[in-house]
Amino acid sequence: MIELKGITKTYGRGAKATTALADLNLNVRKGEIFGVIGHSGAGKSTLIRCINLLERPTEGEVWVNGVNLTSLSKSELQQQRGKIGMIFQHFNLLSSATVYDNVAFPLKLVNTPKAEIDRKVKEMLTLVGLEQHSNKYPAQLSGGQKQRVGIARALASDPDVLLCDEATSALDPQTTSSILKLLLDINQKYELTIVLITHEMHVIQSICDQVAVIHQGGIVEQGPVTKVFLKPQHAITRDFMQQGQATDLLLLEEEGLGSSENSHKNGEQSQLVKISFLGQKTYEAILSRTVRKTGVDFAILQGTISTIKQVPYGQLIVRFEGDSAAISSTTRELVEQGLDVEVLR
Ligand SMILES: Nc1ncnc2c1ncn2[C@@H]1O[C@H](COP(=O)(O)OP(=O)(O)OP(=O)(O)O)[C@@H](O)[C@H]1O
Repeated sequence: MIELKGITKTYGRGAKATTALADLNLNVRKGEIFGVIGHSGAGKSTLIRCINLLERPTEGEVWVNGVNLTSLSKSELQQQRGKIGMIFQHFNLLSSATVYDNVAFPLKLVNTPKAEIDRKVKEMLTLVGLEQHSNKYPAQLSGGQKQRVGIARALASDPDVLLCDEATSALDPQTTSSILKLLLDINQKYELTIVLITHEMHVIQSICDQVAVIHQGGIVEQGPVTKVFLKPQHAITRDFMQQGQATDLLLLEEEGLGSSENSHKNGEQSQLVKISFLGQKTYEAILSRTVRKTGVDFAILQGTISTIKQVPYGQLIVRFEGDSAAISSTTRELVEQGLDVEVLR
């Protein structure tokens, strides 16, 4: 659906040149919500703006829906851009136009008949829940309502792709959730492909199917959110995973809680493990059934139960204590029952 092939983007020339993206490749499939996460300056905005050629890559090709955008003439590109909607962190609404006229704007640009504009604008305003506000001006709306206008405007021309440039970064947590829910509903209702960029892991966790982690202009890790979330491989990804978590392993170590030293009584061993549960298994008594059988004790040092795009998951950091053979059979049994077990120490 969207393919970025060997994209490099360099701003400026000579000594002042900055390479924002370096030989970057990315594949987004039709109908998925694809999130790109990265710290400030990593290249996220440049990446998303390359998808509709608001930024033209210095090298490489951008393919959307089987069309090589980088090879098109200006007018051909204009036509293809009509199929790519975009929403922005600061909404980018026309302040002197009403909600109705903001949504009608892209349709007027391509000379859509008046009756068709009226039908479409009303449909879009109903979709985003703003049908009662069509005569208001942006200054009379809350941030969340402004973003809803942005979404209605972006969808008015029936795009195949919606690009979201930090679309919830200026919103409070409650409004963020309602906008994310709206994006998920739209994705499911219209099978719309969505690419979003963010620096917040919870945005990825709430609605994305796939995630790519960008760092210094390159993708350092990507895959299904469940996989990347539960088993992050790269240090930058792990950094993001710790956003919002009260305790991490380093803290546990500092407090001596993860240490095995204090539990070597009577020749017993201890082992620190991270256990991940996904889906229905999150709610099953697998851990307690297993340790009852193997006779191993455990202490929970850290735990999370949450959802990744409506799929439940759990992750525990646990210290097992007992006979070393019994500990080994505990971890083996947990893996056999479909849990992911990573031995930390
Ligand atoms: N128009 C520009 N001219 C020169 N350098 C630029 C320009 N736009 C971006 N850059 C540089 O390119 C790099 C990537 O910037 P980009 O805005 O894509 O990152 P980002 O991940 O979106 O950051 P942020 O989250 O802070 O917006 C940075 O080093 C930035 O300074």
